[in-house]
Amino acid sequence: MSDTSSPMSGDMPETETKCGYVALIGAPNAGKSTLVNELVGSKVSIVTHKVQTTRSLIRGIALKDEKQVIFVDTPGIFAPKRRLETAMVNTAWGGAKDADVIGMIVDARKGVTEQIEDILDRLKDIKLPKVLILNKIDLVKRDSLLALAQQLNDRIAFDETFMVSALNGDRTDDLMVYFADHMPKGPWLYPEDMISDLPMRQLAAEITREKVFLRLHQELPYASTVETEKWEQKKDGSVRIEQVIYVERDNQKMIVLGKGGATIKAISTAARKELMELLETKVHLFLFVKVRERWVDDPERYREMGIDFPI
Ligand SMILES: Nc1nc2c(ncn2[C@@H]2O[C@H](COP(=O)(O)OP(=O)(O)OP(=O)(O)O)[C@@H](O)[C@H]2O)c(=O)[nH]1
Repeated sequence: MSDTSSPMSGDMPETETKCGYVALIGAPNAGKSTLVNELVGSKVSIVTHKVQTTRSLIRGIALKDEKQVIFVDTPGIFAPKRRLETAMVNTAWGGAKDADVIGMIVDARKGVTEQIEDILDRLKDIKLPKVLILNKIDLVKRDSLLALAQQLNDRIAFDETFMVSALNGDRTDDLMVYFADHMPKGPWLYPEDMISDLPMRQLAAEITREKVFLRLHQELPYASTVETEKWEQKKDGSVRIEQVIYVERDNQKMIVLGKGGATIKAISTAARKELMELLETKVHLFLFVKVRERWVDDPERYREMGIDFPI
């Protein structure tokens, strides 16, 4: 994977290639990140069992024959309470409106929840091709799947309905073919081997943030953010990465550090292991925990996460 974030225009004749954007919209935990990872064939977006972990607009880029599909992996759409949450929701819908196709992903086991109702209401006004993706079919009986598909199609005339298991890769090929075929004609916007335009620094921060998320509970993960401050390629091929985990208060810092530094050590070990797999080289990871009060109200932090600051 490349460390550059600048798109390029390909040299291929325009008529032969296609390229466009697919926005995946869904309630938190519906499986958007898992699906993007499955379609792209690599881990580009963090996946956890907790909700609302996806803050940035992270794109996965997939190639199907001569067609390039750029996925906008939107933050989970839910009722916003805090300022950061409002920004996440607005960013998600902004991404959807700029896309060529919208994929509404629904956790088939949960069915039509209040959140799904909200999404349907907002989707109605968007005049773009829409497909319904019923996910997690490995957990649901066929009869209830068909009933759910009918119920949702009664509300919105989806152009197509797919039933998939993002986790097992079941039926995801058909979905990929559909997306690829429905991209507009044009040159590829990214080089062939690029699977994400998220700069490596940010991707590395996402990985550590995922580990913070997995190890800490309750409010804390939502009050923390991770930034990569230094990225140094060593002569021996290894990489030295310095990251800061920002929290809002001193007592949160103590929690992240843990007794005798046990928690931060565990976070660091897990993040380093995954970074080594991703970069295919030795990684020296240095984590620091800093208190930055009210980082949630600081426009700069939003820019780094790739979302618009709410005015
Ligand atoms: N059984 C099963 N589990 C799945 C499937 N797809 C996703 N999951 C699980 O559902 C959980 C949520 O998946 P994510 O991909 O993080 O969901 P998301 O929609 O990106 O979540 P947010 O980041 O909160 O918006 C994870 O534990 C996944 O492993 C599936 O097809 N079958």
